[in-house]
Amino acid sequence: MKVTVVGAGAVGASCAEYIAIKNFASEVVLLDIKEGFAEGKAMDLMQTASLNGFDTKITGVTGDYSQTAGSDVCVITSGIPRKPGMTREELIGINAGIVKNVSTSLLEHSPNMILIVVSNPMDTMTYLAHKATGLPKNRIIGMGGALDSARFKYRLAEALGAPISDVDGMVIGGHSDTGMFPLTRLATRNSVPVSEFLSEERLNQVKEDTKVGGATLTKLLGTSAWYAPGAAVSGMVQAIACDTKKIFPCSTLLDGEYGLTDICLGVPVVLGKDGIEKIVDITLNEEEKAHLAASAEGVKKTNGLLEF
Ligand SMILES: NC(=O)C1=CN([C@@H]2O[C@H](COP(=O)(O)OP(=O)(O)OC[C@H]3O[C@@H](n4cnc5c(N)ncnc54)[C@H](O)[C@@H]3O)[C@@H](O)[C@H]2O)C=CC1
Ligand SMILES: O=C([O-])CC(=O)C(=O)O
Repeated sequence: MKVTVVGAGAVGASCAEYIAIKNFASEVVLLDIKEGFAEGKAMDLMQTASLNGFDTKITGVTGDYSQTAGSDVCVITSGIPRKPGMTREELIGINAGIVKNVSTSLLEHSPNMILIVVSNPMDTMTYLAHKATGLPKNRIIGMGGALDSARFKYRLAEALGAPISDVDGMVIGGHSDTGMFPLTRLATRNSVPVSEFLSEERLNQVKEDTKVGGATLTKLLGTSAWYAPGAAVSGMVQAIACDTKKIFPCSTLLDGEYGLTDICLGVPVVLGKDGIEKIVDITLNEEEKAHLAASAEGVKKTNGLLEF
């Protein structure tokens, strides 16, 4: 399994690190436009191999897509991150051009790739990658829901006073401060609905804290997060590499599922060797349907800013 990660910045390097530590890929290529940067990150990471016990070979290249040839999975993390006070949507002006060029360059050398889009605004960048590459919809996957769900579980565990491993929950909808929708109704602590333990008010607080998870970290760090984003991507790449058929909420091109078409939005999907092997169309209540529809409206508005 050969994996290419474009963008050797905070998120890209974290992706490469977690993929290597999990030891399921033979090769990871890091590519960046900043001269020598990816080479440096790759060398630093390779010098952790004997310490962390992995055999994955990590190489770094500056802009040379021929080195990415034959990749099974490619991840796009190139682009600018937001600063405190900004929304993800404000990044579209710079990131759209980068994602368009990077996705077509990757396709030229890896025609069979499964593409994971991370750059923000992620749902719109995933839609753009579809338009730019024409790849079948199972082979373009946006990463957002896996991260948002991890943050939801963190907040749930905090509220419950429980270990995170005892908690399950999922976030669907657009990967934005207002668009994402933590499914509190379906969240559980060891199979017991969390509403058995938490008041409606506390659950609403969990939901709100989850939605601003990225903004909270951006305010603390001065730039956006990277550890949990990198871990979320590595989990998705592992599900594809190892054909696990695990369910992750991912941004995917919808064609009637959830009553939506011509939009990439976060919904549960089964990930395996073919990428998105199934979109899981779960039954939502009226309130949840209304949230998802509003979230879709927001993403469509951002998609309207794209130039093809
Ligand atoms: N979908 C998600 O859940 C998340 C998305 N993000 C997004 O990921 C992106 C990257 O974030 P960070 O790694 O923190 O930023 P960063 O600034 O640390 O790294 C970005 C890297 O991309 C490189 N780059 C820029 N243009 C390029 C090009 N055309 N080709 C190759 N490399 C290029 C830069 O040189 C830089 O090294 C941002 O857009 C951020 O908003 C970040 C966290 C989570
Ligand atoms: O908050 C950001 O801008 C980066 C991101 O998407 C996240 O960490 O969820």
